[in-house]
Amino acid sequence: MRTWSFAKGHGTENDFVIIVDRHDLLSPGTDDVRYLCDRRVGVGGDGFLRAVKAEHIDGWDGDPDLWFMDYRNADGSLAEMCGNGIRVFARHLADEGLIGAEVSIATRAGAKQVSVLSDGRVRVDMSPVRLMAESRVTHGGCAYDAVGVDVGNPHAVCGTDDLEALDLTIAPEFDAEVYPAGTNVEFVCGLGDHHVAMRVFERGVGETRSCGTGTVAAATAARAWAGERDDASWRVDVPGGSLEIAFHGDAITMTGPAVLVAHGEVVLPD
Ligand SMILES: N[C@H](CCC[C@H](N)C(=O)O)C(=O)O
Repeated sequence: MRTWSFAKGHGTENDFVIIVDRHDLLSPGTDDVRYLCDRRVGVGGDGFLRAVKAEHIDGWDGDPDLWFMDYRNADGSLAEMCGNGIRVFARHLADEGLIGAEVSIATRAGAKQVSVLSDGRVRVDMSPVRLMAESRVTHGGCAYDAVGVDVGNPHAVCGTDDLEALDLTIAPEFDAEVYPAGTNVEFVCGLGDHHVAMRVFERGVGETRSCGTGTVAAATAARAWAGERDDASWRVDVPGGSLEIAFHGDAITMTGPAVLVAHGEVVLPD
């Protein structure tokens, strides 16, 4: 058996198991991640965040002394970036005295500038974000025109006027030619001036209460649908809360809560 120290946290109720593995000694496998994220036999979470020094990450060619966010979905699959996760990741490292309030965090989508704010929120520069090909998504007998948004990880954003009617226990179907590695699918409806609501079916997880990269994708799509290019701040409501997405020139920041709820020891089967 192996015993690992962990923390548990969430950002707008998108929750994570966090392990600090500074010297890359733990080597969690897919089965380990699935076990840790299992809400009955393990700790429980939508995803797994491992903090390891970037020098240990093959292919990282940036500053080797940065903390690297090794993110895995609950099914054990890798993802390039996690918006709610990086806020919780930074909050935990700051609480542990391992980083300061302004820090660059390495991810599979590059280094991200993160500010741990004194009011408990965390701000992340999520750039670069780019529009991808449009495609069709089908779900519940309906077909949607989806805007593709690359936030480091892929998103297909669909417009709808009835979020509550969606049964997201059923996976939406997307165009595998546009998304050969799968995609997160967001359903977005307008609520007012620079204000949208969103539900999401996440790649590697299923429906979650929130998706940080998804809120960036949703605001980016809503801005494109509105034909806007000016700087502006958008509010994106998700079932687990709200996030602020601000467009300022080429920079796109996401600001929102990061809550640590538990620390402990977890025993993993061999
Ligand atoms: N499921 C996503 C990764 C987690 C994204 C989400 N939890 C976030 O906060 O951005 C993917 O496979 O691309």
